[in-house]
Amino acid sequence: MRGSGHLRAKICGITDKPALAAAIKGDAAYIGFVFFGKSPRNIDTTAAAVLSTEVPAGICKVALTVDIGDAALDSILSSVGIDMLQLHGSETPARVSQIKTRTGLPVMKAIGLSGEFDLRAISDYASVADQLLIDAKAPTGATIPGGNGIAFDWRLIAGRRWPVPWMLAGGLTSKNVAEAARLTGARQVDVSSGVECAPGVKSPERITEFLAACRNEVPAL
Ligand SMILES: O=C(O)c1ccccc1NCC(=O)[C@H](O)[C@H](O)COP(=O)(O)O
Repeated sequence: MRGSGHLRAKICGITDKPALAAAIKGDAAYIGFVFFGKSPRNIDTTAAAVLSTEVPAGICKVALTVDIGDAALDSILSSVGIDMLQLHGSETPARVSQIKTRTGLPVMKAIGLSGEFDLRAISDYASVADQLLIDAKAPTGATIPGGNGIAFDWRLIAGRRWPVPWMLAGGLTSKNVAEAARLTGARQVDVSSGVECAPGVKSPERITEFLAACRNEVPAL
C-alpha cells in the first residue's frame, strides 16, 4: 500500500501532467480532482479522464464535489476513472449515505472546523462516511468552501479518535506537516494551496518537498 509506514498524503486539485508526475513519483497515496466551477483548480471531465488514465493502480483517484446533483455526478463518473468521492459542501448525513449507495463508491466527507462547536457534526458523519476530512472552516465571504490555505487550531482535535479513517487538511505545507501530524495524531494529510505557486497552479517542486516531508514522518500508533 502506498504511503504505508509513513504519512499518507493526498495532493488535491491536480490539473496538469507535471504536477501529477511529481505526485506519483513522490508516493502520494491519493490524487484529487476538483469538479467545482468556482474553484481555480476546477478541471473538466475530458482533462480529468486523460489524467486519470496515467495514475498507477494503488493510488486512489478522488473526485471532489460540492453539493453536487445526481446528473452532474453521473456525468463525471461515466467519463473519469474515480475510486472515491470527496463531498466538500453542506451535504447532510442522509445525502452522504444516498450518494454512497447510488454510486457504490467510498465517500469521504469534509468537515470544516473553526472551534469546539464544529466538532459535534463529526460523529453524525462518522457513522455514514467511509472517511472524514477534517479541514479548516472557510472564512466568511470565501468563494470556495475549501482549498483556502488556512489552518485551524490543531489542538482542537489533539488526542481525538474517530471510528473511520480520517485526513487532516487546511493550510498544510512541507514546513508544518510534521508538526501538524504529531499534534493531531493524523496518519493521513491533504494539501492543495501549500503545494502551489499561485492559486490553482501546482508546483511540482513543492509537491516533491511536501511528499518528502510526509515520507520522513512515521505516524504515532
Ligand atoms: O481546492 C479547492 O479549490 C476546493 C474547492 C471547493 C471545495 C474544496 C476545495 N478544496 C478542498 C481540499 O481538499 C483541500 O485540499 C483542503 O481544503 C486543503 O486546502 P489547502 O488549505 O489549500 O491546502
